[in-house]
Amino acid sequence: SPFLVLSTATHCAMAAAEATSEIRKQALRVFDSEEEVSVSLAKYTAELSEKFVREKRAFTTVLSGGTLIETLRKLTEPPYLESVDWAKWHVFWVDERVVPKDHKDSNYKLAFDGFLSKVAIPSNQVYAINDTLSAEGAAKDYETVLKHLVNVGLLPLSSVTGYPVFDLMLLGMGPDGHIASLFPGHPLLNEREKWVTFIKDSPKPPPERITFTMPVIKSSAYVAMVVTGAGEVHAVSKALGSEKRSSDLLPVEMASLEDGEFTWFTDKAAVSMLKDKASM
Ligand SMILES: O=C1O[C@H](COP(=O)(O)O)[C@@H](O)[C@H](O)[C@H]1O
Repeated sequence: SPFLVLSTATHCAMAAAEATSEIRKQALRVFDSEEEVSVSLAKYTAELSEKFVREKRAFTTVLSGGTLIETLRKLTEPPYLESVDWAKWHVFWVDERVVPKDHKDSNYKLAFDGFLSKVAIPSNQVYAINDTLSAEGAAKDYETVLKHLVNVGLLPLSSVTGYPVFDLMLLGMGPDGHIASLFPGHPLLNEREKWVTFIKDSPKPPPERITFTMPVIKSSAYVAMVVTGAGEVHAVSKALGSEKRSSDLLPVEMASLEDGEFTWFTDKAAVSMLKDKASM
């Protein structure tokens, strides 16, 4: 089975998911409830922040939109509110809807209301998209910002892939297995040149968005894939189950990391269709 249980700790199992011809190790953490996921995710993020700040005086974090932001809530509470070195954080978006920043569909607004407004990250280290531009213009502009941050030494380029390396991507997944704004079967999944691209026909509204490309996601140092509740059971089951067909991989299955650590943070509801769950 491509889903190999290496450890049987109460709520945490290590798995090796075979997403391509090579075996990519992924960790699967299963908690009783979304509340427990939130507690564990906060600890994990705070520990990575401490590690990277100690090593390089900065922590580059990428957010998605969706339910992730609510699950991040414990990070905005004690002890992390005081103990995390927020001044060293640099915050990016893995995808953004092309709407004004105060629009109800904006991933920036979602993150600002639920997370960023509660912690002391300097505003010039929060990299929102330019919401005055078209989808194409905003994607080009965001890539230019990333290239500038490579030039000034904040973002390293991967020696393996040549793409920028972010310290931690905090990602959610849709019921169809989409991550960022990379949807199943969409040609954008094949983009290999750009770091940031745009979509004008997103199957999930709103239709116009910008998104990191798959090679950038795959170049991350750490990814936390946060999936709670029963809404995504089919995609979780396909991504982590033992039957693998490389011909119809979901976007989440294509995101195995080139040289990083990929951890699923799930609750029992999210893995309830996983056939292998009995062995966890
Ligand atoms: O549209 C989006 O959807 C995904 C998944 O959202 P969720 O509400 O199902 O958790 C999200 O990760 C992405 O950033 C967002 O733009």
